[in-house]
Amino acid sequence: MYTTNNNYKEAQLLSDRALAFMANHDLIPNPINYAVTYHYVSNDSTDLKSAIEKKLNNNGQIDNVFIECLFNEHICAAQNIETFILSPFEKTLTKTLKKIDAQIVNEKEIAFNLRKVNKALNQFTQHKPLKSLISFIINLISNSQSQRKSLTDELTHTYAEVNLLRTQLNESRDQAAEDILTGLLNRRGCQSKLQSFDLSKTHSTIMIDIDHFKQINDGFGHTVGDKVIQLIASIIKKSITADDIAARLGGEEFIIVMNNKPTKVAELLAEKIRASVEKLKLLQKHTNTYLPTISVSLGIAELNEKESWESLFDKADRAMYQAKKLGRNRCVVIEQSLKPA
Ligand SMILES: Nc1nc2c(ncn2[C@@H]2O[C@H](COP(=O)(O)OP(=O)(O)OP(=O)(O)O)[C@@H](O)[C@H]2O)c(=O)[nH]1
Repeated sequence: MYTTNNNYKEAQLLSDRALAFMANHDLIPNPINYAVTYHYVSNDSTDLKSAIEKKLNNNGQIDNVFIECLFNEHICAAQNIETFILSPFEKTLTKTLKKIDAQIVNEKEIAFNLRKVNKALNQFTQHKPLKSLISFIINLISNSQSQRKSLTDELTHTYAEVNLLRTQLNESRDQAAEDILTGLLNRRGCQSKLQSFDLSKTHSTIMIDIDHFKQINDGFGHTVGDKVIQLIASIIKKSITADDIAARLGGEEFIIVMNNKPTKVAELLAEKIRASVEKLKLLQKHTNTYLPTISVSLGIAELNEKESWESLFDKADRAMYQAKKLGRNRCVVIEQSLKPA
């Protein structure tokens, strides 16, 4: 939990440390970078601290995107609403509902016993005033029971509203990580998901770029271009496992990061995607004309020990451009493209 530091000297020291950390890592001194770095040097969030240290231990690059992911995950409003408002409120509601339930059970028992006494008193006419008193109390209890019932109903309804709020919060967090056109992750979502990858394992990546996409846009219009992007995204989505990540990096470029899989496996998947795209037959309905064969160029690379994600993506990007140079509609693995001729 984050605390506010009211000691001026101590806060000044932390602020200096935060600025030094930002300077060391070439981070722009903007509010997001400052907030994350300040919390890091203050040691007030173990999760945030261990995420940064894990990255540093793996020689990873502390860049603006990484910091923004940490900000969204550990500091931003959505997270705070969950941690400081929704969860405590839900706990209080649960406790209150339990207390009301216990009282209802208690009242039921009292009413049951009073009815028994009332019945027993039936035999004794001289206890008429006592009997009416008991009936009066039974009525009171029954009224209070129905009042409590409506209170329980209201609280249960509030409980459902809290859950709805939580779902909406999660959805808005997911939307910030999602590419609207394709439903794949966007660049930020990809960076965020990568945090969960175990860097002691082998991971590989495939960079995918649609060939001559400008011609599709120019010849058939932007809407058709968008449709092509969506179709290729759905081929990619269907090809990967739940452990892997697929993202649209922008325009007509996609990336797949394969968790705990070497290039050999990535190569097979890349070829499968390439062949599926090549098979697409797209008819433009209102002109009744088929689009020319669509193809993609794919670059494949594997993460070396102590290598950063950025460097891996660079390698895959270079392999993809190699595939373009070699005539497009093909897959290139980076090791091959780097071998001396
Ligand atoms: N429909 C559509 N087009 C986009 C989108 N984003 C970028 N583009 C277009 O994608 C095209 C990319 O063209 P280029 O970078 O020249 O590449 P290319 O024509 O695919 O050629 P190569 O990559 O060399 O095979 C441009 O015409 C962009 O306007 C998008 O979201 N939707």
